[in-house]
Amino acid sequence: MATEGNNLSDYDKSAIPNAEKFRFGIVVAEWNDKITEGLYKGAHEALVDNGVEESRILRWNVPGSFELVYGAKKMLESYDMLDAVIVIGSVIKGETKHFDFVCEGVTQGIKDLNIQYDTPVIFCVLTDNNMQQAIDRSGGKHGNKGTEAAIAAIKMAQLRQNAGF
Ligand SMILES: Nc1c(NC[C@H](O)[C@H](O)[C@H](O)CO)[nH]c(=O)[nH]c1=O
Ligand SMILES: CC(=O)[C@@H](O)COP(=O)(O)O
Repeated sequence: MATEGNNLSDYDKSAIPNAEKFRFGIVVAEWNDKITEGLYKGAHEALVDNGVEESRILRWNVPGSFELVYGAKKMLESYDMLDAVIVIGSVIKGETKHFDFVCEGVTQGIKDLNIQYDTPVIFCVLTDNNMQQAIDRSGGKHGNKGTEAAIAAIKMAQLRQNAGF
């Protein structure tokens, strides 16, 4: 099922665990910052809407999406009380194959962190063919993937707690 026809910002608040007890980290890539700031806004607003206080949200910036892996790794090593980490990036296809390598690197790296660490790392990295697609998914006509990522982070934090971390 594609994003087309679905709104990334839609969620049923009654079906979301209360998140006030959780602590979240968010690592934000500075590349395409118009997009990544929109994604961060969506994620931050969704966390607060579900009971998370500002003081329980930690934000770090990294230069680009490829650095999200290292940034999330160092955040997990530095703060062992985080219940979930969200990584936010926007990769937009250019003239060369660099897009493919950045996307593959960050995808595999975040997957690896989810295996290596006990804290879930949520993948909020847009991989778009053009800027319009990125705009549409960071608060535009398709909603905000940052909102979707925040809801996933809350649900995974609750799953981790239920599993007895
Ligand atoms: N082209 C995009 C990049 N490229 C930069 C890399 O992410 C990385 O910072 C660089 O290769 C140095 O290691 N990053 C994005 O996030 N989005 C892009 O569209
Ligand atoms: C994802 C990228 O690194 C890409 O935007 C860089 O553009 P180009 O492939 O034209 O160098």
